[in-house]
Amino acid sequence: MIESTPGEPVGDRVMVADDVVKTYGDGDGSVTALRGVSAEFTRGRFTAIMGPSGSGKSTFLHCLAGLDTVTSGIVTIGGVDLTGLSRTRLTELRRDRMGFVFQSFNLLPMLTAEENIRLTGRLAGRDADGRWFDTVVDALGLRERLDHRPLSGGQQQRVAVARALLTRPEVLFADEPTGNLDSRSGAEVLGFLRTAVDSYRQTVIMVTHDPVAAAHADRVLFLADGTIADELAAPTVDAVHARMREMEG
Ligand SMILES: Nc1ncnc2c1ncn2[C@@H]1O[C@H](COP(=O)(O)OP(=O)(O)OP(=O)(O)O)[C@@H](O)[C@H]1O
Repeated sequence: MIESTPGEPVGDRVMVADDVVKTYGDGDGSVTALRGVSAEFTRGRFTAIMGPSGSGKSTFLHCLAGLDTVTSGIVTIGGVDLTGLSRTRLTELRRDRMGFVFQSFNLLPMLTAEENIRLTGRLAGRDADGRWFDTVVDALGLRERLDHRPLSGGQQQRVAVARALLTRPEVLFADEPTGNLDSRSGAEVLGFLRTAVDSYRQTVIMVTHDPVAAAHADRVLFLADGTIADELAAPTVDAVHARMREMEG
């Protein structure tokens, strides 16, 4: 279902981080947020990134998404190294190959739900084909809401997910996507991400504090003090809780 692009990755590896180090500032005041993090993300897999506050989760997500520069190491998407790109190329690459869903929705309130969903594609000069638009809108239950403007938090996040999926990104990044939602709306949004992975081989990388959210993923990477301390496949809520308790020691 996902368009192939020149420079496609070898095999199913969509995104690779190799020995990523990130240090903020220099001298006495410097903070090393990532101390050599390596990870691979394969097509059609849903990865959750967890860890204590300050362990480097957001920094890692931002380095993967090219929203932050790395101090050393390599990050590739579809075989293209992000770390050597100019700012313009990076912006294009993000627009063409990545989708984003954040805690704060990032919708434009003066636009209708449909206008918001179509916005990213239009900015990229690519309007989605009608069938894919219909598939995404129906999967997210937004058909009746396309002309609406004030939407509830759960509906806004569904619009944000639809907008991110509409461009068929190689990787969809989600940063605490359910952080501002009640548990029912949160479960719905996670269910849609899961469906996108299972039905359309969407690759999802999500930062979360919530073991219930993490249990929707195929695996959890646990960060501690800027390194990957552990990994859990086929996570359940109880297993994630147990692993977090062990890590907090
Ligand atoms: N822009 C920045 N400048 C300086 N230090 C930073 C910056 N961003 C993050 N840090 C530091 O890097 C470390 C990792 O932060 P990061 O936000 O990635 O952790 P996190 O695991 O996402 O935390 P939280 O769960 O609280 O969001 C922390 O010590 C933080 O203070």
